[in-house]
Amino acid sequence: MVRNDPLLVNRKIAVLGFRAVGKTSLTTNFVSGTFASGRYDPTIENTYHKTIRFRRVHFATDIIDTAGMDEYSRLSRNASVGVHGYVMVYSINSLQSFKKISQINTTLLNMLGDAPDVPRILVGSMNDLTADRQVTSSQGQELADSWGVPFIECSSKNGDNVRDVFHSLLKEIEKDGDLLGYEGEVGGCHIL
Ligand SMILES: Nc1nc2c(ncn2[C@@H]2O[C@H](COP(=O)(O)OP(=O)(O)OP(=O)(O)O)[C@@H](O)[C@H]2O)c(=O)[nH]1
Repeated sequence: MVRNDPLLVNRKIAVLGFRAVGKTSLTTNFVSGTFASGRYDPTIENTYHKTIRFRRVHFATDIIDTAGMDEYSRLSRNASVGVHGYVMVYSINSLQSFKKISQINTTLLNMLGDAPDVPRILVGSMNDLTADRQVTSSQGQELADSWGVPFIECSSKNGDNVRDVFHSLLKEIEKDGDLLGYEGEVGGCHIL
């Protein structure tokens, strides 16, 4: 008999980056499709939930939206224990945030005991602000290549590539397993 029950898998993702790079906006746009224009409340830490379906596999995902970091910050226990993958965010209109994400990546890898294979994605946020751009796409791509991770530019304001950020990270998380191998490509995924 062929079973058609969905396979439920829990995954935990943390969103890291310097202050005000759009971590909360990216997370809430993905989870609820909203964008609070002009509002900026520094985050302490929040957890969001979203189920993402790749055919028969349902990923019940916890997304930890962390406080803005610099190279001296420590990750909270919740943002470091049991995390399957990290969204590493800078904003394309802030060279400072781009430099900080490199340092935050080093801090993260040191904290995890030099685990260069921890699943990550590098994200250049706010790509609707092209007139204020301070970091080129090539610079972002080069940094991601040096880490060996995917790179995406997105905008939480207009929704560009927001889903792709989380789908690509899930794909990274699963790339050495066989969950998605027989379930198909990221293109076949649905948000519940
Ligand atoms: N134009 C534009 N503005 C954005 C975008 N994403 C976020 N913002 C704005 O940038 C500011 C900071 O966004 P947040 O999402 O609060 O940034 P954060 O990284 O969570 O901030 P911290 O919690 O302090 O680290 C807010 O005023 C947002 O409205 C975007 O894609 N485009």
